[in-house]
Amino acid sequence: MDVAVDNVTYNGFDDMLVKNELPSEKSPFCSYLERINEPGDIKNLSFRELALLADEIREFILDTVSRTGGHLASNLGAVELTLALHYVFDSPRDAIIWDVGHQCYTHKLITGRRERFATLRQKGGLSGFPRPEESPHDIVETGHASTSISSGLGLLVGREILDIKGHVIAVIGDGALTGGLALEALNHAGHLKKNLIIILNDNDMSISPNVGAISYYISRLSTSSSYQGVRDRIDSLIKSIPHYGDSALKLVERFKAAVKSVVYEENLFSHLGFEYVGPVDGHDIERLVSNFLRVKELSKPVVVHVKTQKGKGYHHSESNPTSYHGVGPFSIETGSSGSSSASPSFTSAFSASLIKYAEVDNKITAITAAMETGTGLSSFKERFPDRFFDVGIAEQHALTFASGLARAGLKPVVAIYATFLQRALDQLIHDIALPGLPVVLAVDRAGLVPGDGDTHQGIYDLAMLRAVPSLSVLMPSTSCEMNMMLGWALSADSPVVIRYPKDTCLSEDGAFISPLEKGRGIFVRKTGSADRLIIGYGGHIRECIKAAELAEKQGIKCDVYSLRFLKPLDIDYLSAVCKPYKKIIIAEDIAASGGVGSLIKSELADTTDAVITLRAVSDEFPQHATREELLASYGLDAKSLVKLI
Ligand SMILES: Cc1ncc(C[n+]2csc(CCOP(=O)(O)OP(=O)(O)O)c2C)c(N)n1
Ligand SMILES: CC(=O)[C@@H](O)[C@H](O)COP(=O)(O)O
Ligand SMILES: [Mg+2]
Repeated sequence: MDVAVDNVTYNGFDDMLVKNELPSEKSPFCSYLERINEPGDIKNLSFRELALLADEIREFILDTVSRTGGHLASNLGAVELTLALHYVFDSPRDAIIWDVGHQCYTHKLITGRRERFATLRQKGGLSGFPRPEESPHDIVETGHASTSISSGLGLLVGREILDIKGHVIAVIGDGALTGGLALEALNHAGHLKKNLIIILNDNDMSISPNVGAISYYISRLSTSSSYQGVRDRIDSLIKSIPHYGDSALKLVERFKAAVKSVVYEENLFSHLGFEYVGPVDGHDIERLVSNFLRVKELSKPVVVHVKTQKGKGYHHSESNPTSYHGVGPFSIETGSSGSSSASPSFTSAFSASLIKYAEVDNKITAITAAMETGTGLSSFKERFPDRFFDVGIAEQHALTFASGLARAGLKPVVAIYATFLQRALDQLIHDIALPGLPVVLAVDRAGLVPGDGDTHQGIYDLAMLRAVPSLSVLMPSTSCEMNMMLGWALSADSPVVIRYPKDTCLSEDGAFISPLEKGRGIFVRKTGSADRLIIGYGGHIRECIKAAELAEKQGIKCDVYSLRFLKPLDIDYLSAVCKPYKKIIIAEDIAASGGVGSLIKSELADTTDAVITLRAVSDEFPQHATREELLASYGLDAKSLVKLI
């Protein structure tokens, strides 16, 4: 999309901001945003004032996110769309449901949360996603994609049965629309014929460029920009035909239908029973408003196709929306975060190892469900484009597709976040584990996840993985272990899961290099005379080692054992390992009821007299905070663990 760049100085970010093509009327003494405390406050503004408000909001979001981190590009693209929705509809009586919810910052700013916005994604502060606990305007808590049409349709039908008035509007991106759940919901909504209002926010992007036949179809719809204009003219022409009596009316109706079918380009949405409106310029508030006013009066389901630009208004995010989809703190001027770490992240260790194996084995294929960059698969894609598959936001399909590849004789590796794997449990059991297919799952963001909050925690997958027969589940602590485990997984003849957190690898250390033995772990700290032992695993073993070191400074010796395998577990071997110890602490960065700690504790009860303490994430949904803060809140950081020692 072409965007005009002007040189107007704008509160210090002059050449950073790409502004609306309006003469700036903003006086230094007058901020529109400061006067908006609830959505009703925007209803008296003129379209020109709304456009200026949009500029202020962009500046505000950019400034805040540069300090807090967050989902920048999607939010910059949805400013005018959000203002137009709140201008036309009466939230919360009219329910606006945000798919994924990562584009809700403007909504938060104009629904009374401007003053707390600096706390975005910080511990105790505002969530980056809609949260009904924060505001009555946040109807549904979201974070995972493709849910808005289903939850909106349910809400609409439920309200109708209970005779509760109000419109329901589902705002869904072109990426989220590729999810199977959204397509199931469209199927049902078209059938029910209720006035669900679906706003398709089409920026031609998922996190990476959107992929797939549906995405291609939607882009083709966008190019028929004269479509809406032609429709409008035909509609008024038909309306002008006079009616003469009942039989004449029927004739006119048939004539109208015939004219429509000849002149209107029918499309997928209209065939499914939706009124299709669009494409509408998603940065033109006046056009958005006039279209929203129209669809408000309809009595059938409607899709309003809105074209927006992801990252709009900031040079860096406009030219590279993928990198600015989700960001940590960064410099507005340079666009760079400047942060780097000596140790590689688990994601990059996985990515590097996978490429090494794929170089010598052309059966290795990599699959992602719209998380190419986050899972570290971009370099694999560059290197082996024919062996890389981005299937869209389609976790279920990703796993069953992988099962097909494995059945054909390939070695598929599905890289997926722990939280999104929740979607694909049945595919894992029914399509992969049951037939015993050698698919490797690289499960990233496993354990406590910073920033995103309760919707994205990777602490539930292990409970389901442990229940699946024939599956092996491993967790590396270093990049060397990652490499070893991936090699082991790729040569296995059954499914293997390798889990790892959003964290850096532990630095390489001789303790971690001994070869893998199925079901068994290793000592990563052994003093020879300790009577205390910590059992841990994965990246979290760092805290266990630190705790043991702190204890030693206080004169208490403590060994540390890393399980490596969470399934299968060689319990006899582990019992022998534990025998010499009087006090054993099991620490795991996972929901307590889903971890391996409780199993180990009960198994060891018969073979050791040691006092065994289990520390894991208690039975609640962990909120947004840094990973360090989260570990500390659940007593899983070194300082808390040393107290147990
Ligand atoms: C089930 C699920 N899979 C993956 C994601 C990660 N994810 C978050 S936003 C996003 C892209 C969504 O694209 P779109 O809906 O078009 O919104 P945009 O970012 O373009 O505004 C993805 C893949 C998710 N939140 N939920
Ligand atoms: C909204 C969403 O689901 C993703 O954008 C997620 O926030 C990505 O997380 P990472 O930043 O850890 O890749
Ligand atoms: Mg999109």
